[in-house]
Order: sequence, then structure tokens, then C-alpha cells
Amino acid sequence: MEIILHGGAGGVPDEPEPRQAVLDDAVEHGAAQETPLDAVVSALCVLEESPMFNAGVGGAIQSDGQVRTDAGIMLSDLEIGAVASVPGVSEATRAARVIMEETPHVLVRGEFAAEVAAGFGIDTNVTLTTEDGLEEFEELDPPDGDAFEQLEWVNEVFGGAGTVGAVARSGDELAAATSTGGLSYAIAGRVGDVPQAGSGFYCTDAGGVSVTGTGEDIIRTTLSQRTAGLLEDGESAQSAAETALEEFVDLTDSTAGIIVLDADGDTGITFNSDAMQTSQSTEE
Ligand SMILES: NC(=O)C[C@H](N)C(=O)O
Repeated sequence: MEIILHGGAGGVPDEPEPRQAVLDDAVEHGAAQETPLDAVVSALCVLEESPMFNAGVGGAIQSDGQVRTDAGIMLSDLEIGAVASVPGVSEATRAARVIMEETPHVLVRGEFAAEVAAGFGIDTNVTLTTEDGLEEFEELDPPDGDAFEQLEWVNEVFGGAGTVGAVARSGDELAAATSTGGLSYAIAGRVGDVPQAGSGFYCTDAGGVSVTGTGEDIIRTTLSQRTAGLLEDGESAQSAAETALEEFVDLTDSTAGIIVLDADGDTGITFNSDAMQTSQSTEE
């Protein structure tokens, strides 16, 4: 099993080593699986459980003080599953897999996604906020009221970084997945690129892609599909990632990171933020 993971594009972390150790552990979990699908789900589960990453527990807090999770998963045969804006679910990638395997849909949102996930044994009453996260949120003096009443505050404080993603390959099967709490202090109910196929993740039989960065700009440029398209045109994994990021920056002047694993097992990594931690195992 070949697998590559990222822990989100953003600033240089205060303590990179413990985050790197969790990423390496997640790669080990993923590499031990039988299929690329199992590999990306089990690797991202490890990262979703860790409050050091913006996914699952410790994900970005929205304007009403809640964390809502987004995730998407795609296989090289174009099967897709995704969940958006889900309260109480840390294992968002597992929930996305349930949508792919058990429903006729590709994307289900919110409490409805949680209801379906619960039926398939996924915990749906998980506390996703951490004490540190809530403290930082309160320091920003968030206003009471509904989403409209919080909008002025959101326009001032919205931002942040993070997200986790994985791509795995075994033989001619590939899987790509991305999972996040979104960006910090977004308006309650905001959904970014992560659960949208072609934006936060994409996979064809040429290769799989997971991206991270400012979701609104990633959606504008369908960054994952753009990268996968370059692979289809014959670019190498690294060159596809770099070309797609250049185009993204030209179009949006924004920040992102991209990981790629192609059908030959070659990897590509690029980002224009200050840092993006990754880990990989390239043993077939
Ligand atoms: N930093 C991130 O990768 C966040 C994610 N792309 C989002 O906008 O929801």
C-alpha cells in the first residue's frame, strides 16, 4: 500500500514534532490496510481523533461556538461520498464512506448525515470543541444572535488554517479523502471545499489529489480536479501539483497546499503557505 497524508497548509506550528508523530502513526495505520479505501479512512481517523489537527475533535469553531465537520472521499472508479456541516461526528471520513457505500447520494449534510452515520455505528455525540479552542473563541468576544447578527463579526475574524487529507494506491486502485472542521469563526453552517468533489478532493485512474487552504478560493478554481486533469494530460505528480498551484495563485492570489499520488505510485507535494506537514509510505 502506498499512502501520502497532509496535516493542513498554514503557519509553522509551535510544536511540529508531536504533530509529525501523529501523522507518521496515521500513515502506519493506513499502510497496514488491505485496500486504498480502508487506508485513507483509517489514516484520517487517527488525525480526526487528535486535537492537534483541524478535523474531527479540535476542528475550527463556527460563529455560534460549534464545530461542524466536513469530509469527502473518492475512488478511482469515480465513486464519491461526502458529508457537510455535521455536528457531533469526529469520524467524518467514515461518515463520508457510509454515504458512498450505503446511499444513492454523493453528499448529505448536517444532522441528517449524522442520523445515517449513527445507524452504521459511527459515534454522533462527540464533543468536538476543546477547552483551548473555546477559550480562543471567547477571547474574540463573539456576538449573540442569529447568523445574520453575527455576520459583521465573522467578516472581521474569519480565517485560520488546517485540514487533513490522504491519498492511497494499491495496484490499479486509488482513493483520495479530505476531512476538516473548516476555517475558524465562519458563519454557522458555512461549508468550504472539503466535501465538494473536484474542489477539496478528486480521484481518477490517473491519480488521487487532496488539497488544503482557503476553501472559498479552492472552490472557485476546482483545485483538486484541476490537478487531476493535469495528471490525465500526462504531467508527473509533482509537476501537476506545482502547475495547479501556480494557476490557483494567478487566479486567486490565495494560499493552498496539494498532495498527489499517481497511478505509478509517484507523489507530488506543494504549498505556498509557510508550512504543510506531510508523511508518506511508498512501499507497495
Ligand atoms: N485550511 C483548510 O484547509 C480549510 C478548508 N480548506 C476549508 O476551507 O474548509
